[in-house]
Amino acid sequence: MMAQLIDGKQLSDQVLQEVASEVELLRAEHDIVPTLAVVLVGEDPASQVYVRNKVKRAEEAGMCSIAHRLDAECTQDVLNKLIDHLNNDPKVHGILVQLPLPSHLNDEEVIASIHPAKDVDGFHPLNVGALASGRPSLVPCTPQGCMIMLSQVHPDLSGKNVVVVGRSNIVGKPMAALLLQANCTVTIAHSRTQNIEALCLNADIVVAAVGRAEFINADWIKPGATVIDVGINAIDVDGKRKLVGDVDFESVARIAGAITPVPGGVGPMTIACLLLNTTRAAKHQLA
Ligand SMILES: Nc1nc(=O)c2c([nH]1)NC[C@@H]1CN(c3ccc(C(=O)N[C@@H](CCC(=O)O)C(=O)O)cc3)C=[N+]21
Ligand SMILES: [Mg+2]
Repeated sequence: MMAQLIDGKQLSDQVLQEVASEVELLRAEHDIVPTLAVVLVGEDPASQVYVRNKVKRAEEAGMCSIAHRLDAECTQDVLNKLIDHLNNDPKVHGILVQLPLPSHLNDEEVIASIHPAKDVDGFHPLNVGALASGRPSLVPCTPQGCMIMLSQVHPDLSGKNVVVVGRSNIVGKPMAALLLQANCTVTIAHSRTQNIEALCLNADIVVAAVGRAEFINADWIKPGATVIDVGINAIDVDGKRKLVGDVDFESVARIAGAITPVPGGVGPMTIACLLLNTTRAAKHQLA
């Protein structure tokens, strides 16, 4: 028996269709086009792919996406001025600063300088606090996409034992907050966790967000469990670049009840949720 595949490409198409009809409404009734500003500092090739995909999907949904490219050596002051300008531009509804920034720039300071109402990543302290205290507003895109994927398999998540592997601010922590909000029993596991394998083996759902290629294998997974793979790792196979997740798909798909693939899983859902957030932000900014 092979696990059910949770198809992120197909599901993201569905989400984007809903986004497209919201966009059409905003255009017809309010004469606005939801607009996302993406700020890219430097030339990271993985980021370029992400930016290209975002622009393409935004166009498909009838939205506007504008990339602002700064060179890798730009000063904090130059970046602050750009964000200031975007914060005050009424035509811009969402701002995303691609992370991580070059090491001489301060990620935290930059995130805090984005207007919370335009913070479509949901990383601003105000939006983080809102989620943590159970009043989610703009919610981080990757965890939001994971929740949509989970709802396909588990219409009711109440009481499920979930292990989130990874404690980053962009995935692990907000993921745990959303699962708690959905009445799951949540464990966050990380590099210092003891008996991590046994913990996962007890879980109805495992969310893998550690950034280590094929880290989680079939020995960690309870038969029939749902596995969400957030990892996108480029590895070298016979001299060719290949994308793999944090989960050893090959072995885990034989044990799990449902699993997300890489590529074509969480990645496309992240982009769909980014455009969903941008459209929501535009709606909230209506005068
Ligand atoms: N402020 C900020 N917000 C982010 O959300 C953010 C970021 N910075 N920095 C970089 C990471 C990475 N990330 C991806 C999202 C989708 C795919 C994606 O769609 N991947 C495709 C494959 C892409 C390929 O072929 O290389 C897939 O998984 O099927 C990848 C990577 C968002 N990030
Ligand atoms: Mg970690």
